Amino acid sequence: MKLVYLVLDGVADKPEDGPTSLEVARKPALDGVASKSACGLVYTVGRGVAPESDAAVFSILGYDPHTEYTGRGPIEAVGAGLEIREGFEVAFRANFATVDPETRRIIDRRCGRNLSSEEARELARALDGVDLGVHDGYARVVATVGHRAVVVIGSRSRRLSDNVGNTDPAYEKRGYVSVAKPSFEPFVAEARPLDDSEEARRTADLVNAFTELSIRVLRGHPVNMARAREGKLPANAILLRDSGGRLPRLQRISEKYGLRFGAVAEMPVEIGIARILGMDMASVPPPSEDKAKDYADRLEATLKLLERNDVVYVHLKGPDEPGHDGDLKRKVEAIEAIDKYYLAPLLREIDPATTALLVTADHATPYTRKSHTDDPVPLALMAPGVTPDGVPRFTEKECSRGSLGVFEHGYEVLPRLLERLRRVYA
Ligand SMILES: O=C(O)[C@H](O)COP(=O)(O)O
Repeated sequence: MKLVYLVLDGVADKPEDGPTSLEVARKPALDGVASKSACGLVYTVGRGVAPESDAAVFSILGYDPHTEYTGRGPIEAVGAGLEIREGFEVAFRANFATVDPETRRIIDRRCGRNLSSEEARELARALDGVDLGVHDGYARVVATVGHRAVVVIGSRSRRLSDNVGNTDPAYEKRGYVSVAKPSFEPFVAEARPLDDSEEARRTADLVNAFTELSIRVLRGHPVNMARAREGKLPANAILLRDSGGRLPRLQRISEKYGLRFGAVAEMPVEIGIARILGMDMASVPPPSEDKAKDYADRLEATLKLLERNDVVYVHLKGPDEPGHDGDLKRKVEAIEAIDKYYLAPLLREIDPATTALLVTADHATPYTRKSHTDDPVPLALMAPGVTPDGVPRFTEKECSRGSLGVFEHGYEVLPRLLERLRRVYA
């Protein structure tokens, strides 16, 4: 048996808000798959949780993030090739952002979404290795894709704790599974210790020292001077979220299912997940403006991985960003590009008699809400021996009528469907 597990990042919307991107998009390949599939809906982490991609992806791969998880920070760190010194370092997911340096009001959490990875790398260099002036502390700063970065807060001699709150007000740290807030006060938050320990207090001090220092250093940086001349927002602050002090100790995915797993990963968080789960990973360059080339690369990587693996997990970032930006037109275009340049050619290449296809999302990013929500996402399984439900289109509403019903948790999906496929292929 072979399976391509295609995940469209944030593709789902909120049907009660009006037409969804999946309803508006012209996507013959995706709709064709739905019409030949058993369909359903999934709450990827659970009802009431508007998850970030990290916890959601672990969940839809079969790992309950509420049982063994250590937060997004360490995942992003491993995705960026960083190791954490357990007990003395805490990793965070970071955003270069635009703030008013006096009031700390956040003008844009992603500095206009036009910070290039090269610009971000230069800015990160100005802060990487910086001494924080208290608790023998320092920061390591590594830029990843666009405005995204990893910050590791460390102390040379004192123990730290990852039980500290975010400085990014858009997300709330709830244990290690962070949730997107539906609305928030747009000010850089002060990091707070989340327990009474000396370690947590010390770590919060270091995080707050880093916030101060980064605003001071980035303010007059030549990259920001050049951006100002081009009429762009400065990247003059770094927002931190999702602290974690070690990697989660998880069973490798091949052992969990007795199958070989490959992954096509574009972004550091998915690269990190693929590494932690021991997947055979093809890391492709981050998304660019050239969708035809991007998806041809991803297709080639998928087909190569399929030759030597049983399951290939393919995570495509496309629809998520326009969802965050509240841009229906671009979200629709992102779906249409995946349909045309990735899915249609994939369907021409794979043999439906031997290769199944499972399509879903890691979470909803409704363009009407500009953030992740807890809405369930559609799911379609096309495989020999699986009777199609006759669902005409891959949309939230149509898939809700499917025979797979509603999965209350993403981590139920793979065990159940792989078992079903095993019976078919036995
Ligand atoms: O694009 C990303 O990295 C995340 O999915 C969303 O994070 P953001 O809210 O910081 O953009």
